[in-house]
Amino acid sequence: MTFLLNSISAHHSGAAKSSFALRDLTLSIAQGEQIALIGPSGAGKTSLLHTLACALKPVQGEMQMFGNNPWQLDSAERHRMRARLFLAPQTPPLPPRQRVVNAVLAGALPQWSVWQAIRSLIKPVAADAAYRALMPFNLQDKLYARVDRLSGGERQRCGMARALISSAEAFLVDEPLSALDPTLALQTLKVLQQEAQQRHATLVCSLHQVELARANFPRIIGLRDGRIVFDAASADISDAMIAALYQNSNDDSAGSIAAESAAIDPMPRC
Ligand SMILES: Nc1ncnc2c1ncn2[C@@H]1O[C@H](COP(=O)(O)OP(=O)(O)OP(=O)(O)O)[C@@H](O)[C@H]1O
Repeated sequence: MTFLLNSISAHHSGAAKSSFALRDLTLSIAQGEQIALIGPSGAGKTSLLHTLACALKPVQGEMQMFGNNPWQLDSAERHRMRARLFLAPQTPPLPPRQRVVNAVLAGALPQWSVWQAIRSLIKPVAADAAYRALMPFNLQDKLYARVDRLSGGERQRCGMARALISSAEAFLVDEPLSALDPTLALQTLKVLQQEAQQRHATLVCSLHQVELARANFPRIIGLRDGRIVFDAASADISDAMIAALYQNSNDDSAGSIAAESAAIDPMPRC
């Protein structure tokens, strides 16, 4: 089992104590599972990914990751646990003047000694590995390009190449396809999914492309207002469930708009 959450509630440090980003959330995720998180903006998808990445500490509930409660470990042990996880934030934290090669190699930092990391900044120690990680995303020609010369979509795929170079046992990926066209989005998702499958890593991925999630993930968790609305096999999720998930309480038509836009989603089902 990768993750076990039991009645977890969490709020962000800047938020009011009564304003929970996650409320009473219970779920278990087996090693190697591939799960899509969907739900409207502000539903708590990022907060859940950050909780799983030990970046957001729950204020209530129990959690176990790889058999341990990360918040009962000392900070060195928790650091080692974090090295088993790869969190890809919505906007990849790529320093603008950095070369792509160094940005990608940063994915391997948790495995490296401090000396190796410093040496790599002067002359990349594993440029060939960075090249190989960029290849599935067709970005190998950008190996020595500066990050701020990449397009938004290229930057996003460069962030995904980091995942490939890491030795993570779980990929926690926040809207990795938001800057990609439909064809590239599907290709990028496939690369991530194949990599996760090959190394039997867990993949939890938040997505706004609902039809892409339904077509490509065996299990979907629908979040809204910090709660799980459904957690089901994608085959068991109906259009009505999707419409209800995205229903805007200020506008009764919003649910049908969500259902209609799902129906005309140009993304091909696999
Ligand atoms: N750093 C923060 N400080 C305070 N509140 C926050 C912070 N980050 C998120 N929140 C709040 O937590 C709730 C959940 O936000 P979260 O980012 O997890 O949602 P999301 O489903 O990922 O949204 P989106 O699809 O728009 O990215 C929201 O009400 C949001 O305003």
